[in-house]
Amino acid sequence: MESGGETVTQLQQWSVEDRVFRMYNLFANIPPIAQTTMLELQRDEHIKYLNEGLKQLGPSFVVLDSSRPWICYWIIHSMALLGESLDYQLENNAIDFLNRCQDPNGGYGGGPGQMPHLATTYAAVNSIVTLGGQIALSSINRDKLYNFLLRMKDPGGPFRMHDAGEIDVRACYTAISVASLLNILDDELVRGVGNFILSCQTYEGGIAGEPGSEAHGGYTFCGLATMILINEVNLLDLAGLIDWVIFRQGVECGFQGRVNKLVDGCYSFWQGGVLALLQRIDLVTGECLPLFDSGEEDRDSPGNSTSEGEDTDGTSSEADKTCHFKNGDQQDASCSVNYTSSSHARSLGNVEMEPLFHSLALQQYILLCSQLENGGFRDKPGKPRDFYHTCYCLSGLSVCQHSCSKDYDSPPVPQEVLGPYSNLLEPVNPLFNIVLKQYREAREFFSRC
Ligand SMILES: CC(C)=CCC/C(C)=C/CC/C(C)=C/COP(=O)(O)OP(=O)(O)O
Ligand SMILES: [Zn+2]
Repeated sequence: MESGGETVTQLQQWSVEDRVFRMYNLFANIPPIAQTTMLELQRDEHIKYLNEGLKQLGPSFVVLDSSRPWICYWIIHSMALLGESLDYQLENNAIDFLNRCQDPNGGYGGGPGQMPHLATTYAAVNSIVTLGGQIALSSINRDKLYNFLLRMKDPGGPFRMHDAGEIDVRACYTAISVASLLNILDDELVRGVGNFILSCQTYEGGIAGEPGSEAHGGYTFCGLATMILINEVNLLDLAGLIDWVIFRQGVECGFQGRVNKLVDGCYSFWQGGVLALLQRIDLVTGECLPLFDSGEEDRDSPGNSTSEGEDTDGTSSEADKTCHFKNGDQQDASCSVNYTSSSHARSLGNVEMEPLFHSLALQQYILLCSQLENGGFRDKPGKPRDFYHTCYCLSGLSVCQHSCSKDYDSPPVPQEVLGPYSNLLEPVNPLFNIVLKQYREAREFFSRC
């Protein structure tokens, strides 16, 4: 196989720095596309499509019956990304419906009366947080949910998706994400999770669902986000991970989920989200870039102006630098990254705050290939639209638009947003894939519980 003249063997001899620049050149050769009108986000059409979906979520809704909290999340989160609030009645219906999915012993099932499952628990909690407000947030029984998480924990450390269910990286992510968001994460929940995820990082550099399987974008997102949330990202081979993920962006401009598979709009978030997270670890200084919280709080967090790896005179010790992902008042997820063993640390220095991927090319794939003119998004041309792809294409688009912003509170410069600036979406906290404003409200609310 050739890639713009170089053989794969030649490419493999290049440093990560060379390869990142090579990728930029590859995409630079793509002719500038399309008039701005073709690159317009069809906001009104998307909102219409999503509202229709939400109305169908009533009691007679039987399609994907065991995934109804997911459908709620995909629709509600998409609306939030578009900056659109829900109709009052629809919002109340959603809160009521999700409450009926809550199991008396904790966790959420796919529908009322169904057994609790970690995936639908994650979807329900993310939906409730996105809906926001006292009624929605206080509807979550955190004590029971904590017991459910403990019940899902395997004695070895990782989590099962449901009682007697499969153990995998998804289960670890959904459990840790929910616990972190609700401010119930403790040492017992964290115990053994990092080692399990480490055992899932493959020789390719990406992360698989379980030990011995193939690296995949969905699991790589789950694995990386979990490692950050539990302060153990330093255990991963970050050089290998970056190397794997940057080469998942194809000449079609979208991302593939794994080697030798077709690109698909939903990986705009799974792979784009991985890059957005990696982007926030400053591989040169080891200090934390302003992350997903307000500037004021970030300045106060130990990972910034005075990190633990920084001496009082402002110099930093080389061996053990610390970055902090501040996720909640009581959960300041920090990670010590040993940069001396990270061969790519210096070579990435000159792409600081440049995205590690071609953001405009990805936006182009999302807007031209995944977007439908009459609303909704799809995997690729020829496929039908659905709420899952609508959610993750919009999430990926948001990640692209904000990927260069050092501070998510300042709007990106127009050059970072492909098409008209009115395409701009709300920024998300990529660790949870929740719109930043709603994430902050929940963090504040649960810090008082
Ligand atoms: C939070 C949470 C529950 C996250 C789930 C993450 C996720 C999307 C995992 C992907 C699972 C997987 C192996 C899909 C392959 O499907 P495929 O073979 O149809 O697709 P492919 O050809 O693109 O690999
Ligand atoms: Zn897909």
